[in-house]
Amino acid sequence: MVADTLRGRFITLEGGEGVGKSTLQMALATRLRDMGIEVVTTREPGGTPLAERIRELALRPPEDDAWTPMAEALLMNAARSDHLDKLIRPALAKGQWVISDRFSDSTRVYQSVKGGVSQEILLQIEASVIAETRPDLTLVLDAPKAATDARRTGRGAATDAFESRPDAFHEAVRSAFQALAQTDPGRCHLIDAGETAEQVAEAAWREIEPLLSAQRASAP
Ligand SMILES: Nc1ncnc2c1ncn2[C@@H]1O[C@H](COP(=O)(O)OP(=O)(O)O)[C@@H](O)[C@H]1O
Ligand SMILES: Cc1cn([C@H]2C[C@H](O)[C@@H](COP(=O)(O)OP(=O)(O)O)O2)c(=O)[nH]c1=O
Repeated sequence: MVADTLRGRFITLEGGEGVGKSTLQMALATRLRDMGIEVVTTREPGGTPLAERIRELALRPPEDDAWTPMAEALLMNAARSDHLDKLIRPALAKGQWVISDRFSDSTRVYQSVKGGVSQEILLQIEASVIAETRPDLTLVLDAPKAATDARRTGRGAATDAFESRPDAFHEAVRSAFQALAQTDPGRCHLIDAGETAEQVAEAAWREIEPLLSAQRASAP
């Protein structure tokens, strides 16, 4: 295991579709880089060439077919295993900071909201795949669906099999993320994503600052 003094920090951004994760990721990476910190930005599912291929398979099944819930949970975790081994762990070991747009909490939330696989099984798979590589900090972006709807429309991105689901699904996802943040308050912090992008970035930065001082304090 890499000594903590040498290890970079691992931050994950979570929340529903269009809530502002990628926007926040860019803002945080810029601010950290301005301080001279090396930052790797990545996303899930994806982040490595093979995991990006799994992303395509998982998010865009043929219109007349769908993954079983278990197959979907395993696909997300197969992609994550590759991502951890080839990108996240090597970067952290080099002292780089990693900011990932989604990580294992998305599987806990989406694959359990969609049903078909118990939370217990999901947690067992998660433990095997991520092992000791748990995020130092998870920012859960939270906003009412009406706000993110307007953003999704504004973005004009192609919808995928997940985004085209009904409102009740998105509300269930939001509630599940809120519950998750409550159960792990040491790692997860809920951020009001209904504010302006600048305000969201400021609120996120306040959660990141303790990680900076921890790094300074542990530097030789
Ligand atoms: N705080 C914000 N206020 C208003 N619009 C935002 C905010 N954050 C992001 N956006 C816009 O909303 C859209 C979705 O944001 P994005 O960062 O891509 O979300 P996600 O990565 O969570 O899907 C983009 O058009 C982005 O410019
Ligand atoms: C990482 C991950 C994502 N997903 C889903 C959530 C999203 O609907 C979809 C694509 O993620 P993403 O492209 O990050 O969505 P957005 O940018 O619109 O927020 O993948 C899972 O179901 N399980 C997972 O483990």
